[in-house]
Amino acid sequence: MREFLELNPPKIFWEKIKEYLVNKELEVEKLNLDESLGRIVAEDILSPVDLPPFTRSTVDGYAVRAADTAGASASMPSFLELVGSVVMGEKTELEVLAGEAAAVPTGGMLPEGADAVLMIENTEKIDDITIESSKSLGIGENLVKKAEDIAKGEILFKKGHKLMARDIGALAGLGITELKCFKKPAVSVISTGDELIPPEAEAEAGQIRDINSYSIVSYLKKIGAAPNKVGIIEDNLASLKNSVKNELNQDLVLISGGSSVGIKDMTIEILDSLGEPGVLLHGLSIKPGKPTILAIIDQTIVIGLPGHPGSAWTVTTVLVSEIIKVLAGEKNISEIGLDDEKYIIKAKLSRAIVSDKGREEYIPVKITKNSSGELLAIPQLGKSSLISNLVKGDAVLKIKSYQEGKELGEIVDLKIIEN
Ligand SMILES: Nc1nc2c(c(=O)[nH]1)N[C@H]1C(S)=C(S)[C@@H](COP(=O)(O)OP(=O)(O)OC[C@H]3O[C@@H](n4cnc5c(N)ncnc54)[C@H](O)[C@@H]3O)O[C@H]1N2
Ligand code: MOO
Repeated sequence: MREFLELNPPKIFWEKIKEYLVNKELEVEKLNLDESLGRIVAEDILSPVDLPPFTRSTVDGYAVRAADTAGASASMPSFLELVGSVVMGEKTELEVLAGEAAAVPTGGMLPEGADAVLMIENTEKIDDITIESSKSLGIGENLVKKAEDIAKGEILFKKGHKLMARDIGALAGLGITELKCFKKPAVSVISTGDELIPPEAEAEAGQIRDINSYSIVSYLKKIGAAPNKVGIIEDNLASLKNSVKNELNQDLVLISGGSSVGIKDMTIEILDSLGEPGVLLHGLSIKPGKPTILAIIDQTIVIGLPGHPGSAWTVTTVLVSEIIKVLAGEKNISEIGLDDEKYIIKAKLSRAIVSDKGREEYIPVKITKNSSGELLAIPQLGKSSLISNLVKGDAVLKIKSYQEGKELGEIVDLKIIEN
């Protein structure tokens, strides 16, 4: 029997999407620091100040000149004259000259003239104005120099950087409270299928609760998109056309289901009728994900996801995620579709896998440890219509289209999808 679809290699998908993305202008918005976790910066961020703004002690002790402690030990201490105390959080006017010391708390400002700090436990107080040092210090010991952390004018984050929790702390430390970030890509998710019901509904015979709207919308949120769950739309031309049309103000529209034989002609007809250039591709040589549709309607990308939950998930995590990263300003167009080495871990396969040549295959994999402490990859083999395989999998194994499978015990690269 003939294949009902022409299966295009993912390379063709990337070429077509890149042609569109290259002309896409990304919008920018100003955000408060508190709202910027996980957001992508839209310009290089340079430090406006030095951090720390003054040289400060990292211990409780005495600010000294290191040379005055040269050769000091418990049996041969050196003596220093106490000239005062640094007050925490205040500028000090003290100056430490040769043979002198000033008490300083952890984080306190180093007085002029001092170039090291003696820890309190390496000293003995002889009287009110004399201490002895039992330690020989090097210049710079127990202090952080002005601008040592981040210098004024230093590029802290490059355009396209995703802000992590630790980054928010660094920005706060520099007094940056507002920053320009790319707007989150707006993505609508439509589920089609007359058998579908919302999760809260009682299922009658033949009905299935909508999984894809929920798995996909949640994943989109996680990767930095602004998803809009449209819900379940009936499998008829007027409803679907109307529903897609309503979402054409979005950057991306995902339609789950109705991409295969059954009603595919209707989906294609709708997408071709709503604007130019319409459907660019139908059918991909990936497993699962064969009946994927790619369309551009004026300024909006529309992707038809196969209805099986495993297939919709694979197409979203493998292909859609890359588009989102470009639309979010996180990834350059030239890097789209290339494997990101940063999130790959290696593990030993617990069993052999056979794969069809000519289709890139994506298999969920559970990661555990074997008795020797090695990471073990347990493939969750099964049908793409099952959600449980995805639930059990921690990562995904990709089998390239020219490979016929993997061997038992082979060390494979795994990509962590959600962490
Ligand atoms: N004769 C052939 N039939 C099919 C082929 C084929 O090559 N020849 N390909 C199969 C493959 S592969 C896939 S994938 C599916 C794709 O079908 P559709 O994209 O048209 O999806 P539906 O038919 O609407 O649904 C498939 C399946 O998934 C369930 N589904 C759909 N949406 C959801 C949802 N939101 N939540 C949970 N489950 C959902 C739906 O009830 C169906 O059981 O076609 C094969 N057929
Ligand atoms: O391609 Mo279907 O998407 O294998 O399950």
